[in-house]
Amino acid sequence: MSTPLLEVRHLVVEFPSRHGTLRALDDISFSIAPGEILGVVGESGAGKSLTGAAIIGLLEPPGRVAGGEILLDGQRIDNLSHDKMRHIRGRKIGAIFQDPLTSLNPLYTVGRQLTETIQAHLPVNAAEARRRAIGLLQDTGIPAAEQRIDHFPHQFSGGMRQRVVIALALAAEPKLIVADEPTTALDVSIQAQIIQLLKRICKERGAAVMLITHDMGVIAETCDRVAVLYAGRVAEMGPVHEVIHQPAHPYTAGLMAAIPDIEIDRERLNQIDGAMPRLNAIPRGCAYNPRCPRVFERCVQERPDLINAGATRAACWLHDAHEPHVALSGVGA
Ligand SMILES: Nc1ncnc2c1ncn2[C@@H]1O[C@H](COP(=O)(O)OP(=O)(O)OP(=O)(O)O)[C@@H](O)[C@H]1O
Repeated sequence: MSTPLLEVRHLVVEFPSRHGTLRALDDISFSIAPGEILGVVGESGAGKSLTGAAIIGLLEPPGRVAGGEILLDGQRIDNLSHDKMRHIRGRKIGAIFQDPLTSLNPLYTVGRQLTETIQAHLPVNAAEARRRAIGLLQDTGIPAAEQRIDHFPHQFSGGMRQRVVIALALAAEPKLIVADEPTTALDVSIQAQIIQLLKRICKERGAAVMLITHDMGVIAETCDRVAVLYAGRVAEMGPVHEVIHQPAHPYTAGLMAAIPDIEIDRERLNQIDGAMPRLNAIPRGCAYNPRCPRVFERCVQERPDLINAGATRAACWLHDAHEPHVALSGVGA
C-alpha cells in the first residue's frame, strides 16, 4: 500500500458520565491511502460516527479524544485548536453527512456557498470560482448547472441536494472525504446513483474516502477495504472482497448473513440475535462473546486484538494458531 494519507493510531474516545468514564472508542487503528475508499461498517452504536467525528474534529463535548493520535499527511490533527481544525476541515477534509440540509445554508444560493468555499481556500478570483462551481455541479450530475447554480437548496430534490453537498465537500479540493451514511436519508431508487457518483468522483480526483455505513451492500459495491466495528473496537479489517466472501470474525459473518435480499421476505431475515452492549456494560473478554455462535472459554476471559486471519485481520481467538477451541457448554458452537 502507498504511504497513508490518513492514519488513526490507537484512538480512544471517552465521555464522562455520572457512572464514571464511558469509553466509546477503544484502541481503534487504521489508515487510508490516497485514492482508496475505506468502508467503516457495524450495527448502530458500534462507534462509526464517533470515529468520523474525531477525525474531522467535530466530537461533541463532553466527548473527547482521550488517547491515540490522528495524522493527516503525516501531521497530527487531533491536538489542533478549533480555528486550525476548521481550516483543515475546509481545505484538506471534506465532510458529507446523512442529511444534506445540515451541510447547506438555506438562505444562500448553492452558487454562493460553493464560490465562498472555493475562494476561502484557493487563490482564485470570483469569476474563476464561479466557473469552478459550475464545473463541480456538472461533475456531480446536476443538469443545467449554469442556471441551477443560482437556486436555493430548497429548490433541489433530496437526491440533487446531496449532489450539491458532494460538490461542496469537494470544492476546496480536499485530500480526504469523510462520508457518514451519505445515502441513508435518500430514496432507495437514487441511493445507488449517489454512491456511484461519490466513488467515481473521488477516484478521479485521487481523494481518500472514509465511507461510514451500516449497509454491507453499499460497502461491497464501493469500497477497497473495510473495517468492521463492534462496541468501539475493530472486529475485522481487510480487503473488501475477502472480508465479504471469507469473513474471519463471526460478527462479520453475522452481518453478511443479515444483508437484505429482495427475494426474501423481511420477516425471515437472518438478524444477529441479541444487541450491541451498552458502554457501561461491555462484557469481559471479547465484547461479542454473548452473541457469538462460536464462543469458547478464552473469549470470556481475554480480550482479543487484531491478528492475522487468512486474508484479513480479525480480533478473534478462533484465529490464534495455539488455541484449542473448546466450546463453552450450553452455547451453540
Ligand atoms: N454524546 C454522547 N454521550 C454519551 N455517549 C455517546 C454520545 N455520543 C455517542 N455515544 C455513544 O457512543 C457509542 C458509539 O456511537 P456512534 O454514534 O459512533 O455509533 P454509530 O456506529 O455511528 O451508530 P449509528 O449507526 O446509530 O449512527 C454509542 O454507544 C453511543 O451511545
